[in-house]
Amino acid sequence: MTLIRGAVPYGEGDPVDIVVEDGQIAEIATATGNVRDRAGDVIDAHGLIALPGLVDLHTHLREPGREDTETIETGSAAAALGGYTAVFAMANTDPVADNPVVVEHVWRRGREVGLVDVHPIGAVTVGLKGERLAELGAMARSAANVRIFSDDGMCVADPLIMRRALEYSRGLDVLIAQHAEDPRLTVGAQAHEGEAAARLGLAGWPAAAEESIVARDCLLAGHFGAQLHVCHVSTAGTADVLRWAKARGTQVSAEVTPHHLLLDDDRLATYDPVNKVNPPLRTSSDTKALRAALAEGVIDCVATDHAPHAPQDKDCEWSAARPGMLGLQTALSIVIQTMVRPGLLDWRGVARVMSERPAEIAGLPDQGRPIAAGEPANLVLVDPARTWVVNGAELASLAGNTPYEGMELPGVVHTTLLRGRVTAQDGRTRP
Ligand SMILES: NC(=O)N[C@@H](CC(=O)O)C(=O)O
Ligand SMILES: [Zn+2]
Ligand SMILES: [Zn+2]
Repeated sequence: MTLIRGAVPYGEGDPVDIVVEDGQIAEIATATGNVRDRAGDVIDAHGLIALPGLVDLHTHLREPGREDTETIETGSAAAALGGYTAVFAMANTDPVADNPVVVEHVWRRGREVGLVDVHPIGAVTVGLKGERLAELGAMARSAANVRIFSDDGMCVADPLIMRRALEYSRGLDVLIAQHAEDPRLTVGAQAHEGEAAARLGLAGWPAAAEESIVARDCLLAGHFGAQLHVCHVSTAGTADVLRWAKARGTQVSAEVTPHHLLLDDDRLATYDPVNKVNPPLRTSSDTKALRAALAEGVIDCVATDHAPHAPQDKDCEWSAARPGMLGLQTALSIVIQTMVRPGLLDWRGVARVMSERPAEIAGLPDQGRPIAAGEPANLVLVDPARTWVVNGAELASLAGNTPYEGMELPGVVHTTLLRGRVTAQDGRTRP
């Protein structure tokens, strides 16, 4: 048994005692102190907010193939320390997760590590090449029980392939997640096509390359009766397209990354490739529009797009650097900074966009559940009063490419529990 004493669920109302037994919430006692200490752990949670464990629909764990930058073990540690109890691992590994063997490896390794539920995402097309559909059914039926398919890193650009993928997904009851980037509009692109890139002489990645694919895919999903998920929405225009599509009943969901909520292309001036990411950092009016769209529900959730890279692939000249940023350990703090502090979301809203909606979108029955008796004890305890300073070298990831280096951020993850077991506490994992 574990007793969580004095936490405030969703930051609302009076502190409660949460009794955890056999992986579940056994009891919630409203008058704290009434539950007697029994055998087991007691977590002093006075001053802490309890939220359902966070769920990340978009993580790059780099195993197999780039275990020098992240492994399922180190990525799971970063996730648990960041308050996550489930993550979805993207398919752009080497070999690509486009078959049952690779997705089953990721699934099994995640279980062995045991810090967070690791759900592999399968590739939509063989080798992420965009030419032939991968064996979606075989991956869905494998032990890994793949629920989400994505060619992330690459766009499923061919409209006929995308149509077929959506049609199959409907039959298999799985979700296609699109990295929306028209490749013909982003040949050689290095940064958001706008004033900052023009001044610095960086080839532009226009907003239209994202928005045109999102509009197309919303139409395909609508016409063929399928469900679509849009990865890392980065522009105000994409939010407008989503608002329109949702208003006409399209089954579309969307995510925004913490970095697109906080950072903009003012950052390019240093030419520091830590700021290089795909889709690129946009303008400050985009970040404003994305925050509003997330608050409004037009964008459903926050996903990290945690993308570790080795120093030799990142600490080099801008054009040679790989795009991507770490995100798992900083996501909650960035959401507090960009959404909670300005009053755009309350803690209930944080639970919605970082846990409940992602769990619903992915169809996870045991994550993103209410904090109530009889529910699985997947929880995160957050200290809203404390701040911390980001130090890339101290993060659990093998890579250190955080764009938040040296920044003081609000909100500290105190404890993460996965099915009642403490996976992270006071900045350390508990395997
Ligand atoms: N986001 C990125 O900039 N990079 C991702 C790929 C992706 O999410 O498109 C990666 O795998 O490194
Ligand atoms: Zn992507
Ligand atoms: Zn990604």
